[in-house]
Amino acid sequence: AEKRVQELTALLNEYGHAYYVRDNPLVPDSVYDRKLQELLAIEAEYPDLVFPDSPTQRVGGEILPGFTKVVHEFPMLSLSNAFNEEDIRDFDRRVQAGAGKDITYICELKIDGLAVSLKYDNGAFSQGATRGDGTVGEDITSNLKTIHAIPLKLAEPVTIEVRGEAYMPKRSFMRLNELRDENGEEPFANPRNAAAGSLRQLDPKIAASRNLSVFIYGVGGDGSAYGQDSHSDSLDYLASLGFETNSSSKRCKSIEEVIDYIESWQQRRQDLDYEIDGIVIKVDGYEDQEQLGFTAKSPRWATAYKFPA
Ligand SMILES: COc1nc2nc(N)nc(N)c2nc1C
Repeated sequence: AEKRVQELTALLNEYGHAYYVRDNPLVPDSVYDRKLQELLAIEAEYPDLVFPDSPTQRVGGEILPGFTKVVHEFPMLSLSNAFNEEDIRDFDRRVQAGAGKDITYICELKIDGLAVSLKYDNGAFSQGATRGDGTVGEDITSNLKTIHAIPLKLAEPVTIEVRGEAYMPKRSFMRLNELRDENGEEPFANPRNAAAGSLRQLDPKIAASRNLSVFIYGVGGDGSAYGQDSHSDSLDYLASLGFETNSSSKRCKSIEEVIDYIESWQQRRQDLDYEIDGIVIKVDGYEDQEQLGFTAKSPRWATAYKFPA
């Protein structure tokens, strides 16, 4: 039975990733469902054959009585904002004053979703939480387990905490609101509210039905603790562990390049399958980040340019 469990787990994880994360099904739904039912039956008969990365966890477990609190070991900070080109140039001047002239920036799309923190112990997903007030969030592990873009087991058995943005793709948002309209329910105002509303449900089967996804954008705490010396290297490392990172992130050698990147995405963002509300600009090198440090609530080495509403 254990051999069959491992075969089914490998197959279903591969099918699930292709279908839910790459939007590129390898087999018809009926094949996926039949194999999932077979695995569920074996797990019901042999409970000690339920492993941390079993695809049956994507279905959603028991309804929770409430959410427990999680104190973030590394506070989930907020970003300072920039609203126009002058603000961006001011940011660049402050960065150069604090860390010198040869700075490399990295620009990332700012996903309009819900910030989450994910903990892994020896490679197994162990806890997921909302940002909350930055210090204390809510444990939404059972809801996050239903998100196929969140690996249940990493490619390496590392103990790590990562940060990212959970979101609802635009197509899923449209479909969900059509469904709610048919059922005479209030539509969600935007994908961000829909994602937040889905992850605040006590019944994980609801989150499982909402086709949520996630982009991971950093390591909690000291990013250099895993051997990288820049944020862009960390993103490559996180992708190698099995996390979904955003392919549009770009290193920029000057603030001019940053401004070009922002202008290009101002136009192109409606072509994306998810909503973004701005661009995050970060100093890439960890030594430069170290030199710049933090204010009480935000890194001095990052800022968020917000698109005009
Ligand atoms: C370094 O801190 C951060 N980095 C971020 N990066 C991206 N891409 N998106 C965010 N929302 C974000 N938020 C914070 C607090």
